[in-house]
Amino acid sequence: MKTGKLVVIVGPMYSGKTSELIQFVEIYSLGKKKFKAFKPVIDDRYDDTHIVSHTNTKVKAFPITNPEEIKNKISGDESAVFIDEIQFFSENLAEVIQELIFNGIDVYCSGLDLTYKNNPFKTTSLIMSYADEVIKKKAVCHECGEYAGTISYKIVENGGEIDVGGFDKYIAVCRNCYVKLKGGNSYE
Ligand SMILES: Nc1ncnc2c1ncn2[C@@H]1O[C@H](COP(=O)(O)OP(=O)(O)OP(=O)(O)O)[C@@H](O)[C@H]1O
Ligand SMILES: Cc1cn([C@H]2C[C@H](O)[C@@H](CO)O2)c(=O)[nH]c1=O
Ligand SMILES: [Zn+2]
Repeated sequence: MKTGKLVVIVGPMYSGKTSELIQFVEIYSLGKKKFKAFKPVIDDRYDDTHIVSHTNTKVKAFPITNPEEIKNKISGDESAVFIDEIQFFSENLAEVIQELIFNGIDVYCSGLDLTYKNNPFKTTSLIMSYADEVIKKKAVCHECGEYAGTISYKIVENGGEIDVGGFDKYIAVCRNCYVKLKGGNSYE
C-alpha cells in the first residue's frame, strides 16, 4: 500500500484558500474517487453542512468539533479527505492527519496561518511541518490594492484571537499597510 500525501493551503482571509480546496475536491469527484470533507462546527458563517467559498462554490462537509471525529466517519475506502478552517481545531488534528496519510489517504486542508495579531495559528503551523506541499495564497490588499495581502486585519477591536466573521470584522492587507494601520508600530 502506498501512503497518502498531505497538501496544505494557507494564507490570509479572502486569499482563495477555500476556492482552491474545492478545486481539489473536483479533481477527485471527476475521477469518481471516494472522499469525505470536514469543517469545524464553529464556522457557521455561510452554511452548517457545506464548505462554502466567498464566491459561493460549495461542497458537502461533516461539521465536527474534535479531530477524532474524522476517524469515526472514515470507512477506509476513501482516496482523500478534505478539511477546511484547520486553524479552529486542536493540535491533535496533526496526529489524525498523520494517521490518514500513513494509511494511504490523501489529505488536503486549508486554513489561516496567522491571526489578526500576526501570531501563528499553532495547529496550522504544526500541520505545515508534515506537509508534502504548502500552497501559500495572497489576497488583494484592501488598503493599497496590491496583490500582496498576507495578513488579516481586524477592523473592530474586541479582543479574542478566535472570532468568527467576515467583511464585518476583517480585511486582508499587505505588511506595509498592516504597519500603517497599526500606527507605525511595526512589531509587537
Ligand atoms: N481582498 C480580496 N482579495 C482577493 N479576493 C477577494 C478579496 N475580497 C474578496 N475576494 C473574493 O474572495 C474569493 C476567495 O474566497 P475564499 O472563500 O476562497 O477565500 P478564503 O481564503 O478561503 O477566505 P476565508 O479565510 O475568509 O474563508 C476571491 O476569489 C474573490 O472573489
Ligand atoms: C484573522 C482571524 C480570523 N478568524 C476567523 C474569521 C473567519 O470566521 C475565519 C477565517 O475564515 O477565521 C479568527 O477567528 N481569528 C483571526 O485572527
Ligand atoms: Zn497594502
